[in-house]
Amino acid sequence: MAPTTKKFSALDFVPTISDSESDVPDLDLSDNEEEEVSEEQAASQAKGKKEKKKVQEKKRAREAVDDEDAHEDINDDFKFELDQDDVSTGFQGWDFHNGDANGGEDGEAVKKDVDLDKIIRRKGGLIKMAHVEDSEEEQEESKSDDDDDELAMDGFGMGSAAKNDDEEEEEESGEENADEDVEESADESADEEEGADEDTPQAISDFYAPESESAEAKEQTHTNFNSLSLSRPVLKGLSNLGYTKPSPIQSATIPIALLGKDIIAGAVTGSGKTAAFMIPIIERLLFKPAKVASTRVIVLTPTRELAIQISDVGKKIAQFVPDITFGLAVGGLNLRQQEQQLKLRPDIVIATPGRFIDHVRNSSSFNVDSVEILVMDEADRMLEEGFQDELSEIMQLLPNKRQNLLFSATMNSKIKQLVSLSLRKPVRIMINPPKQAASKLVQEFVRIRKRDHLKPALLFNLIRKLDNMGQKRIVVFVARKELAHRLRVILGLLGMKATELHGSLSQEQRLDSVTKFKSLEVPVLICTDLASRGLDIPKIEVVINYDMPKSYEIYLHRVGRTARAGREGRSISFVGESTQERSIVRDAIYSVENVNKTVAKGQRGKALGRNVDWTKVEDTNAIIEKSADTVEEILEEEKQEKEILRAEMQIRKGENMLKHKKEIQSRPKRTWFQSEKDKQNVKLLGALSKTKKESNSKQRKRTEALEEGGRSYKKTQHDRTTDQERAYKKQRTGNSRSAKKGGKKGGRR
Ligand SMILES: Nc1ncnc2c1ncn2[C@@H]1O[C@H](COP(=O)(O)OP(=O)(O)OP(=O)(O)O)[C@@H](O)[C@H]1O
Repeated sequence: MAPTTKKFSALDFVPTISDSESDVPDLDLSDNEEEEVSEEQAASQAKGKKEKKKVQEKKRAREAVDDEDAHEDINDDFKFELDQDDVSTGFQGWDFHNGDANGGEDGEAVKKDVDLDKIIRRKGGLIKMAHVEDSEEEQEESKSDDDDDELAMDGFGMGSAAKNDDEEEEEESGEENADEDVEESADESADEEEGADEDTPQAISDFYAPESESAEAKEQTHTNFNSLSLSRPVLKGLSNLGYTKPSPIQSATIPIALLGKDIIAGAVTGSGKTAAFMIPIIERLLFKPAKVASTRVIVLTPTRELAIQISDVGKKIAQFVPDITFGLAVGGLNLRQQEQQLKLRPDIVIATPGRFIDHVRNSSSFNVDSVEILVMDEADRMLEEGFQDELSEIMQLLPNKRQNLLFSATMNSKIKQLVSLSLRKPVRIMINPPKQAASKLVQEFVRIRKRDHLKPALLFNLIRKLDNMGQKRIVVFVARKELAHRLRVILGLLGMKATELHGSLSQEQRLDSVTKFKSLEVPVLICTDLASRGLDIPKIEVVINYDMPKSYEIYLHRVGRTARAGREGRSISFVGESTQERSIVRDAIYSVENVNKTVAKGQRGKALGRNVDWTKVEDTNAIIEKSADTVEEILEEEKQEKEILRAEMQIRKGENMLKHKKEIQSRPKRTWFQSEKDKQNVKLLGALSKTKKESNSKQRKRTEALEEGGRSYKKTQHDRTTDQERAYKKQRTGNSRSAKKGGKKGGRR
């Protein structure tokens, strides 16, 4: 029987304090048991009372256990201060209510998180925008780029023509970005060793499908989706989304993917890669319906936000296809709810690697034996960013016979990295020169020179100038999460609303930031590179690189958040004097010049040097400097409030542990692939394997499993058979129950 198609939205998975009891997944007690209890109650009053008490105890224990699990989803290590205090800010509150939507055990409200804006307001911020000369701002809309100078090929006289003088310059300014504590720096060293590590022609021809297939794919031009021979419901879904014409990457990849071939595809950001894999997947599921509910497609993606986004796009394309189901397996969202959902074996599961492994290992009824297609979105990032261990584990868990689709904006992974994915002669489809920004992007650069201390003031003045009314979405990229937080406070004190997005926020906080930003409730989003890839927030007008990224590739990902899908957009980068930063400017200018040679006038991008009135920036800086103490006070108050919340949480946790100790301890321990212990084991074993030959991956995992307390690292054939039997029985019980209730659903598709 097909699982019920339930339309989940991203927020369905966010653990909220108002989750009603009935929403709490049944952990220890099956529905059957509860029914039996009430029958016995009718038969014997005395026994009934006892059972009722037992049920209540179990329920209470279950709530406590859920609270434990909810806590697993919370980032406890969120620190803005670089001191030793282990202050949690990811704390979302413990769900100890007894049916009361917002109350604690005694009905009092459980405070979820510290309200930073409230503290800022208490200190006089977020009320009135700090005064800066307004005359120019008013003209800004009409005069657009008048402030800027067209940049010559050598940037700010940075000498792009003489690329070789880099080394000399490096000696002069090499210290400048040496010690930046950059969070989530994407492919930092991707290009460092190019050349030395280049794939040979022989390796390429051995690994990939013949070049003729790639060329043929790229020649495909489709003026509408009809010529791709798609089914009616899919066409209807696409037209509902407003997609009339396939983008080049869609034209090139959809026909090949429909043939069942493996693909490695690359195309610039915002070019429609998500639909390029979602369309053929949905077509395939539609035309080869499964007889029993089973998960047939896994989409792996590096971040939770991307997973949610992909799921939303997929659901929209499939909205007229009967019975296609989607599931999410991502970190940070409620584990139990995901487990319940995965039990139904959704056709398409979109997952982040760590949580995916966790579910396969620990959710007895989630099974991946029927997976036919594996998609890796942002594949190069996953291959480079420490996901290797997870990926090789996943490759072992998935059936060998499957179609593999790898997509990325900058697909520069080397064959030796790809080999582990057991691809079958993939067709390589690279659309557009990989190193160029969207054509309608205006890229502006501000040379900072020795004015680093003025950057917060410059940021404020720029945003005011670009968007006095708070009607444009502006994304600001910074190097460190602490800085994102501090800037939010500084802008808040100047009266400007901003929000943050980075790895230290809990999933709920991240979603909250994105939602507020999308709705323009808060028009400024300050983030780290966590958000530089893939996030498709419609209508981001401006991207500001407050700190330059470490490479041109990351720069492209960041500025790719604007000027998406043929729209216009602007990026403004604060450029320091380091060789690295200057070379990014050069690459950008060079690319604009090259692209402009090939595109029509109206489509051309620009690279401009932005003129700044530094006197006004100095004025704003004077205001910021005056409020320096207030910034510290706000951060301190926030820290203290967090400590109080944390202490309250510990007390509640302790009370519950005491009350329900037995039940909690009797639960089997979950295994987590990404636990620190795991990572240490992997490292340790890696080191061992260098000296000893014995450590193949199976032995490693066995050792890992032993250290985890004897729990198996991977399901054995016996486990799988038992799981299948259990799921089958459960399904039958479900079938007969729903049939009894007259709710039986018809056959699949
Ligand atoms: N055929 C199409 N017609 C019109 N709009 C489209 C089409 N395909 C995709 N889009 C829109 O283009 C935008 C970018 O698509 P998408 O996010 O899939 O790009 P991407 O290539 O995956 O970008 P990134 O590399 O940043 O992840 C989305 O808003 C999407 O709705």
